[in-house]
Amino acid sequence: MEDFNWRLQDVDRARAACLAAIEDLLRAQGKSPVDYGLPLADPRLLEPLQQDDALFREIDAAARWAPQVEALNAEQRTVYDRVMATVDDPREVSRTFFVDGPGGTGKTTLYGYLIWSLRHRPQPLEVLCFAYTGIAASLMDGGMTVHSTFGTLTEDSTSTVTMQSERAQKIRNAALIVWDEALMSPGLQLTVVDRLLRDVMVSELPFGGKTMLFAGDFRQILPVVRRGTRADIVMSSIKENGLWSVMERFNLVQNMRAGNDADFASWLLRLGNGQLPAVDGVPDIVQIPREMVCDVADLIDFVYPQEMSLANVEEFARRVILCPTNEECGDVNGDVLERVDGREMTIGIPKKSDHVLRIRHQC
Ligand SMILES: Nc1ncnc2c1ncn2[C@@H]1O[C@H](COP(=O)(O)OP(=O)(O)OP(=O)(O)O)[C@@H](O)[C@H]1O
Repeated sequence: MEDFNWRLQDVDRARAACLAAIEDLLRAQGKSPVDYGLPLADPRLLEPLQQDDALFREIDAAARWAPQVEALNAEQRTVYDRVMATVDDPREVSRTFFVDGPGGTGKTTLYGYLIWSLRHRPQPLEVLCFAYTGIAASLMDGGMTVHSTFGTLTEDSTSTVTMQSERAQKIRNAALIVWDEALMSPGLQLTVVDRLLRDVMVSELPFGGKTMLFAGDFRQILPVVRRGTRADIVMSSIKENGLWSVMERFNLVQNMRAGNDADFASWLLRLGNGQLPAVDGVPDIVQIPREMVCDVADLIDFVYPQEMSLANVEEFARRVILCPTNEECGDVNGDVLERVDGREMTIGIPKKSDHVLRIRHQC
């Protein structure tokens, strides 16, 4: 609540935003605030859906260089032109697009330019843009989720958006709907959103005839199916949904993030596409070229230079090393701690006999 208060500077709006955030979390678990005796947020006090949205901020940032349309590469430009043509031509029947691109191929930049272009027309057009709920949204610091845009999507395939609601009106007004991280969304969500858009738009065309731009990366995370097998996960993907067949698909392959390092970009692509040879025939185990591997001690030297001390603790508290496993995290933490001056203390964590917290005095 304090965060909302600080951000919105208004107790009533902060309370509404806080209740809406709690509702989103509960809905994601299939529960409702009512189940816990909580009131519902007053919708009149809620922020417009697009404001305060991290994904929008990211996209707006990506769009800063947008006025130079020629900056888009040929692959991005093909999608851009196709989507724009669809927005501008009401007779266009095929309005559902899917962009597959590994990380760094410029998907965010592409949406950024599309959104910027539509909003900066003499007659500005609206764009709705969201990502799958849960992990993706929580990483986006208040990002707009499928839930917050379309309401609760449940197993019985209905949406809580009513036809007269502000959300329904926003959907009607949108010239383009962008659905990022689409491959994390279960196929069911596609069905529910399709049905909702048909109802809202009073049209039997796919997604009610809205121009939809889905994007994602097959090399990243697929839907999470609790205790599901690999087959269950694949079956829950939007690719198994009948709507997949109506999507006009594009591939971005040029890695813009890897810049001029063509070898690295090509290696990443082959890795993501599962085209690298397996080591000793063991599936999913590949050899990483020696030159790409960094010694852990060198990495620690780089991130936490030797001269660090408690005097500049603020400075290195902002640095971080990501580790794939807790065990490696413990090893790296131990090595880093050795480099900090001061007497060490070890604190046991109740009920977790194998967990200890090691800190340095004054740290
Ligand atoms: N046409 C372009 N010209 C120059 N730089 C570009 C172009 N497209 C993208 N970039 C830059 O490449 C980097 C990666 O782009 P972007 O974040 O849009 O990729 P992405 O596919 O969304 O990646 P991820 O899936 O990891 O989020 C960014 O720094 C972006 O500014």
